[in-house]
Amino acid sequence: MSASDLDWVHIEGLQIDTVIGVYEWEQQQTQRLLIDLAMAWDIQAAAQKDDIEQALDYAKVTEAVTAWVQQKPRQLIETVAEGIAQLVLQQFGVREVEVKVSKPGAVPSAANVAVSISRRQFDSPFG
Ligand SMILES: Nc1nc2c(c(=O)[nH]1)N=C([C@H](O)[C@@H](O)CO)CN2
Repeated sequence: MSASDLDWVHIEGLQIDTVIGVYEWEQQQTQRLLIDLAMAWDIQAAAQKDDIEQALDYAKVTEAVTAWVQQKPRQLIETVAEGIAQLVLQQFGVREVEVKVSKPGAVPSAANVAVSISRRQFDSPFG
């Protein structure tokens, strides 16, 4: 299947409150992150059988991503984006994932700041 043939399952605007930031004061409180995910998944079997077991269950992905993000304090939204991508690829067998992590409160003069990444099975952050 080529990239243009892929189906996608989306989770958009997922709100997660967690300890995130490089400054000391940011390690003393939670801040809100917004997560957007697009996950490549062939939806035909699920659609034909109308069967959740064949589907990529976005509720289960949401639960796992939220638990991972809140597991411990982190400094960079880059770390959060990479961790979510690897979780989705490895735990759910997704072949390709796009992750955007927004930290809308971080820069008062900006509407939003974010990082976005695209990862596939067998991509590694360590090369
Ligand atoms: N590329 C990044 N730049 C910055 C980050 C980050 O996570 N990635 N974080 C900060 C601070 O934590 C900031 O959010 C505090 O307002 C600064 N730059």
